[in-house]
Amino acid sequence: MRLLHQPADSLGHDLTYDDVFMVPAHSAVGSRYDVDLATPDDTGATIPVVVANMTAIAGKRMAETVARRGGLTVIPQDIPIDVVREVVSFVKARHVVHDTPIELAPTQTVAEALSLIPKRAHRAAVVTEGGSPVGVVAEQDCADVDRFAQVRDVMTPPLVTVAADTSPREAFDRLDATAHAALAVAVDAEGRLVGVLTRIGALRATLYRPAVDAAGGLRIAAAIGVNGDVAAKAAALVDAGVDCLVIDTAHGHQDRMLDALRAVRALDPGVPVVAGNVVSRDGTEALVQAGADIVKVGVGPGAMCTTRMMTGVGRPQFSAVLDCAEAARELGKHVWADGGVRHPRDVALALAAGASSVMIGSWFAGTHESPGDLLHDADGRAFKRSFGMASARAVASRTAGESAFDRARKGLYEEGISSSRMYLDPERPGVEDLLDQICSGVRSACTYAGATTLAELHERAVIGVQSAAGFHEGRPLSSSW
Ligand SMILES: NC(=O)C1=CN([C@@H]2O[C@H](COP(=O)(O)OP(=O)(O)OC[C@H]3O[C@@H](n4cnc5c(N)ncnc54)[C@H](OP(=O)(O)O)[C@@H]3O)[C@@H](O)[C@H]2O)C=CC1
Ligand SMILES: Nc1nc2c(ncn2[C@@H]2O[C@H](COP(=O)(O)O)[C@@H](O)[C@H]2O)c(=O)[nH]1
Ligand SMILES: [K+]
Repeated sequence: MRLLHQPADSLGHDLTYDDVFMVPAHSAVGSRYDVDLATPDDTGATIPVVVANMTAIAGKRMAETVARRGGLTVIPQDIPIDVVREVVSFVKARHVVHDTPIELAPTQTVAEALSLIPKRAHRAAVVTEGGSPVGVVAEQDCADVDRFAQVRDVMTPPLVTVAADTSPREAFDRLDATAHAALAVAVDAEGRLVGVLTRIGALRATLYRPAVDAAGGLRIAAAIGVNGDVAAKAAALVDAGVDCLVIDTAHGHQDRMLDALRAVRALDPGVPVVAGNVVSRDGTEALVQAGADIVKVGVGPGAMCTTRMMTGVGRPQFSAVLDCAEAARELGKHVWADGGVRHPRDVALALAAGASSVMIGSWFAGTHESPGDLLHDADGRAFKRSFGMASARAVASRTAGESAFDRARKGLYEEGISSSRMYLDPERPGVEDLLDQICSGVRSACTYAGATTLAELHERAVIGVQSAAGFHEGRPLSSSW
């Protein structure tokens, strides 16, 4: 990466995503589909997106959906190991093409259907009998119906049924040719339900490559903190089948982290080890020397994060990523840019700065796939509740097993928001809609830079510094001046 007018260290101040822009360069890349978005960091991800280890965001549904499109989800450190074990087996048992539907028995009620359907962006459930699909219930089928009616009375027969190995292109064409068919129901040779595919799901299956392990199961990561028996927790996670370990604490450049990292490295875990968070070259080098394959970069940019307001500590994220990525690269390692991402452009700029992947939390909270229940405000707008991992709410739950005195002591150090409303974008209510937007933006950014890979994007990117007016100029206008 090169700065347009000056060397990076002559700027005199640090920059964040809004401060910078990328200059288009001569390109020999004929199509945005010629760009390969696979990360170079050995995590097996085929798109540079990682879902942050936040309880309000990263659960099993998020993990399967994002891995099916090539990204990675990090299960938070606060989840008990037996639950993580279940989540990992669930995700690894998912179909890599077909989505996991809500399954209902014919005698379940409309009320149950309506409470479960919002868990799916495709807004429908499949009714099965003895494992075989007998109907589909969409939300509109439940309008003006008694809440205690049974779903067999409101369901419609599946309009498109396909064999599980039908090509996504064929499923797309069959859906396209069938009026009112919202989804194709996929069945195995015995006619049992395997999964569902919407029109857009079939299209996506042709564009993305799932992130899969050697056995063909979807990949998943999990986090641990720096307290307690870190090596034992890491060993238990590896034994549970996680594909990547994340050691995560607010201040990663501290002895407790370095000890934790050395202990995990000594296990020879056989999966990439990520550690953070830091924002300096020194911090990056220390973590790499202690055994990190990937360093997580970002202090204070997170949407739920109050660290900078509480402490004055942090660093504008673009400069933090640029500096740490360079330090990691010199040692043959990588960084993830963690936090502060609100637009596809931020992802493109983090990758241009040298990150191998970008970690996103709050932006994904407002989707059907985040674990929280779908709520509506007084105007009927759908939202989910989110909270930071250092918020009073998260600290109270993390320390539930400790003495009242210790809990009270820890409760004083609040560095995150306990309750925030994250609204669903009516145009893009599912995390896959956001992934489409991000991947389209990054593919396009690569062709503007003349790059076919993320490594080339970093090599070729020319970055300029802009004024607030420059950033403002780039925003679209939703109504007239
Ligand atoms: N990226 C970011 O900007 C930030 C992210 N977070 C996220 O919040 C979650 C919880 O992290 P964390 O608060 O580290 O909790 P942890 O449960 O990981 O504990 C952190 C440990 O480090 C010690 N410590 C020393 N200095 C600090 C410090 N300045 N801040 C925090 N702990 C410190 C704490 O001891 P003692 O309590 O006795 O001081 C504690 O033992 C993580 O997911 C983390 O990523 C939190 C803040 C910033
Ligand atoms: N200081 C705090 N940082 C937090 C907290 N919870 C999460 N985080 C960090 O934010 C990113 C995600 O950023 P986002 O802008 O995409 O939401 C996450 O990975 C953590 O590093 C918190 O309570 N305090
Ligand atoms: K912030």
